[in-house]
This record gives sequence, structure tokens and C-alpha cells, in this order.
Amino acid sequence: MKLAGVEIRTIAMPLVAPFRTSFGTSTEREALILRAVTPDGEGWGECVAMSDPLYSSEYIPAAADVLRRFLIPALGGVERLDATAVAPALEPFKGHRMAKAALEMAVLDAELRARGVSFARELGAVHDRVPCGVSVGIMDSIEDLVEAVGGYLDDGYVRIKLKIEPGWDIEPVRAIRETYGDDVLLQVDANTAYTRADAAHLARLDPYDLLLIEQPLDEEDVLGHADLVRALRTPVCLDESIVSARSAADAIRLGACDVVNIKPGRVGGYLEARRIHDLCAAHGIPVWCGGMLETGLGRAANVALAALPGFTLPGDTSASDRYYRTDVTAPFVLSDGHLTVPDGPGLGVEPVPELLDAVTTDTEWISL
Ligand SMILES: O=C(O)CCC(=O)N[C@@H](C(=O)O)c1ccccc1
Repeated sequence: MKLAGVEIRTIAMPLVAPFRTSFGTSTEREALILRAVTPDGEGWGECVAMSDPLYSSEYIPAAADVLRRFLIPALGGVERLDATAVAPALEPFKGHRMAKAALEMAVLDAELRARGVSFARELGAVHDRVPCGVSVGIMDSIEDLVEAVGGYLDDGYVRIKLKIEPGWDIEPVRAIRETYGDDVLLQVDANTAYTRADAAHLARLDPYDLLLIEQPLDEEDVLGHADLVRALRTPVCLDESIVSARSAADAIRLGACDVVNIKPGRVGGYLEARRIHDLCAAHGIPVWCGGMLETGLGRAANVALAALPGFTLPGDTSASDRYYRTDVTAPFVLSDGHLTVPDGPGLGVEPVPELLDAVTTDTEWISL
């Protein structure tokens, strides 16, 4: 397959409600959408970098720049291009895993559409629907949180994830347990908001029978997480710390995680995500699919990934209407707490042109 060029499109999608985490509040989701064009057709990719370098070092203008100046031109020289050739061709360029992941996703989609193979089949999915969790942001009051969680439970979500930070952790968890009982699958996500000195404080979450506590410490503090694994009864899950199969292997060997949140964009793509799934399965480490407020494009690929056998915990694979009044694809709709895995060629979904145009703020074509 030869790449004729790639369209880089910037979109801005309003959120149905502000989404607050320990590193800030979002009211809209900017994203980069890539369209790879080959003689056989086209493929779509989504870059999950945020507007600002607050979740990780990547952010949208930087991702667009590295794609435009380095990553897309690097694929121009690849004669027999397929998805497995992308990472090796981009390897000389350091970092920018989310930008690389988007480009690999677009090439993989183009390749699979041409072959008539779905993402799910290519990645090794074993389910045709996946149970869905939902991520709930930090709120202005405990009452607001209790009401929001009640709405998601009414929607059918099978797992609740609460964003936490110092000052908003024990109380919210206690309120949800007291209101909705001990059977609700409940976990928390700190997004690196705590330090090693908070170990005793975080142990106060142990009585609430949480599925896990996600990324309590700095993404580079792997040894600190290993200490927490020993100090807490609550399983420790890593997110920001896991950027590759190598870093996952190191974290497992150091005893720094009981669970891994796999986000394809964070680790450089769906092929690396599958490697991490395989590695964790070999070590008996359960994984689940994280989310980055993806549009239906990234959501389709995530749902396919979440259908692999080692994804034994519900992921942040919510319905489109958790974040967006109108998605750029046909909406993903929750049914009995599950999303159906797309089974068409490639992603199995594609943007609705007028919906995509309505949220587009910039488009550029990089010819090869
Ligand atoms: O459901 C989703 O797509 C979002 C899930 C979620 O909470 N993502 C978090 C995270 O840290 O995992 C996030 C939010 C905003 C930006 C980056 C990451």
C-alpha cells in the first residue's frame, strides 16, 4: 500500500457538561482527526492529545506540527506500507506517542477496509459486545455527585469511576457507597494528584471495597506505586505510567501495579496496546480500556480492543452521549450496559461528512 497523503483536521466538540479532573476542567474536546488516503481507499485516525499538556506532555498544536513536519513525511518513503511498518518508520522520532498512534490508526483502518477485515478481528476480539463503565468528574457538591452517579446507574453503566484529588476522595466514595450500596462496581482515578506521603490517607479508601485506585502518584514514580501496592488493600492501577509494553513489563516486574488501564493513544497505537494486553495476560494482570473522550472513531477502535480476552474489567467505553450531544459518527448507544463491537471493515464506522464539517476548525492536506 502506498500513502498518497494525509488530511489533518482539527475539530472542537462541545461537552454536554463540564468535565473536571484533578488537572483541570474541560467544556469542549478539541481533537485531531487524520484521514489517510491510499490508492485502495482511505482510513481514519484520532489523536487523543488534549488542548493543553496537562494529562501528558502532548497537546494538539504540537501533535499537528510533528505529524506535518516529521511523521507523515517519514511514511512517504515506505514502499510497502501497512500498519506494522508505521512504528518502525516513526521510531527515530522521540516521543509523540499520541500523534504516532493516530497515524498508525489511520493506516491500519485504510489497510483493513481494503482487506475487508474489522479492527476487532485483526486485534483478536473474542466478544461481540463489551460491558461499559463511566467516568464521573469532580463536582461542586456531594449532592451533585450522588445525582450524577444515579443517572449513570439508571442509564445501565456497569461500573462507576470517580475522579478524586486531595479534599475530594473519602467523602465522595463514602456517599456513593452509602447511597447505592456495596454491589456497585466502583473505582477511583487520581490522575497523579497524590504523593508517597499520602499512603496512610489513601488507605482510608480500603474499607470501601473499590475495584482499584488509578494512578495515585506521579507518572514517573513507579517505585512509589510499588510501595502503595504493598501498603493498600485496594488494587493499584497504572494509567499515565504505562507508555509502552516495555514500561508495562518493568512496572509488573517491580510490583508497581495490580491492574493496567490500556489507552492506545498513550502507548503509541493499537498494535502496542495489543502487545501490552498480551504481556499483562501472561502475568495474570487484568486490563481495561481507558478513554480520552474520543469521538465515535476512536470509540469504535477502543470498543474493538476492549473485546480482547484479557480486558476483564469494564472500561471507560461510554456511549457517545456521555460527552457529546452529537457525535461525528453514528452514535454509540448503550444497550443493557454494553456497547456492540463494530464488525464492518476497518473501524466499522465513518464520519458523517456534514457532522464532521460542523465541528471542524481547521483542515490541512499533507501530500506525499
Ligand atoms: O470516558 C472517557 O473517555 C474519559 C475517561 C477518563 O476519565 N479519562 C481521563 C483519564 O485520566 O483516564 C482523562 C480525562 C480527560 C483528559 C485525559 C484523560
